[in-house]
Amino acid sequence: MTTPEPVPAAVTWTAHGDYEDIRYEHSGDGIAKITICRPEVRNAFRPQTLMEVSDALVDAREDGSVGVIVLTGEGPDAFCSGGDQNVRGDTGYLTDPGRQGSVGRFHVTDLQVQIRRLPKPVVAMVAGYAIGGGHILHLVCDLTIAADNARFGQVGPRVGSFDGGFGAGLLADLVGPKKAKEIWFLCRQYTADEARQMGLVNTVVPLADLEAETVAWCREMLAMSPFALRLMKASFNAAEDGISGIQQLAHDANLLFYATDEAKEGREAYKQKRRPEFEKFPRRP
Ligand SMILES: CC(C)(COP(=O)(O)OP(=O)(O)OC[C@H]1O[C@@H](n2cnc3c(N)ncnc32)[C@H](O)[C@@H]1OP(=O)(O)O)[C@@H](O)C(=O)NCCC(=O)NCCSC(=O)CCC(=O)c1ccccc1C(=O)O
Repeated sequence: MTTPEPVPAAVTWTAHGDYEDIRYEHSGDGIAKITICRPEVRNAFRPQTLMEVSDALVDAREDGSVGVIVLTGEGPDAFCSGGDQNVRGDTGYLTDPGRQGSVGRFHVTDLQVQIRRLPKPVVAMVAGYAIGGGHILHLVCDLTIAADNARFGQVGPRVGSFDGGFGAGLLADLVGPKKAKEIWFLCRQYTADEARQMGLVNTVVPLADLEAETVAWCREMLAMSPFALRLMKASFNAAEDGISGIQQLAHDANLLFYATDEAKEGREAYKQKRRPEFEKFPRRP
């Protein structure tokens, strides 16, 4: 077996869409990159940020030229510091904090599921802090490439919040229940190397090499069968997401079944108003 040739990692990103809180770009060779651009608050997300990330993810999903998506934060100081505490109301995060009676919610709930449901690999590219809800965002990504200045941790119990969903279950799967409880109960910060040792990140590289390394990993995945990657992602999720994970995997199987002569016979017989001739297909042992 031959090892793959090292690929040049230089990318000229092309801007897509028109957003306020994020930058959405394409590499031209199959990578879409979404950057949270609120460095003045360590890339904390407000509802608008999450709605824009969600919109870009829909575009990247629908665009057949995109095979892998990178989620990152602007600048070297932070991937994301979680929910923007300036727009945190008593009812959740507010889209219009100035408006009397504005009712909030957790927009991040659907975004976490959207990242896991997206049938293409999503890679977190982490420089600086991945804290609170920002830490959960990297957790729900399929892979994490970290810079050597990255810092990971939860802060919920310190600031009156918690994530008992993926923030508990997925974290415990990755690092073990005792370590996951330590992370939540003590709210410490962990270095990139500590995070790698506990299985939270895939690799750690010097900050200057972060994007090149991430692009190299993406290009390795782009050389693989997209449907095999899709099925593997769905298979990992099926174990964790119960019936909704099985639903994704089953519907992916149905996508493949649609291309068979057996399924096509059912469709054509219906359209031709005749009895389907399924007897010509084997009853597989
Ligand atoms: C991230 C820090 C550790 C970085 O520290 P440092 O480098 O020293 O920078 P600072 O001087 O502290 O910060 C610079 C500047 O940014 C402001 N800022 C930083 N983080 C936030 C934030 N999250 N919201 C608002 N503003 C922020 C900071 O105030 C400074 O502003 P100045 O005007 O210059 O003073 C450190 O900054 C830090 O600890 N930040 C707070 C982290 C935090 O509390 N995050 C929120 C946790 S709760 C959460 O994320 C909930 C998310 C959610 O929606 C949710 C809901 C329901 C279920 C699950 C979730 C979920 O977890 O996703």
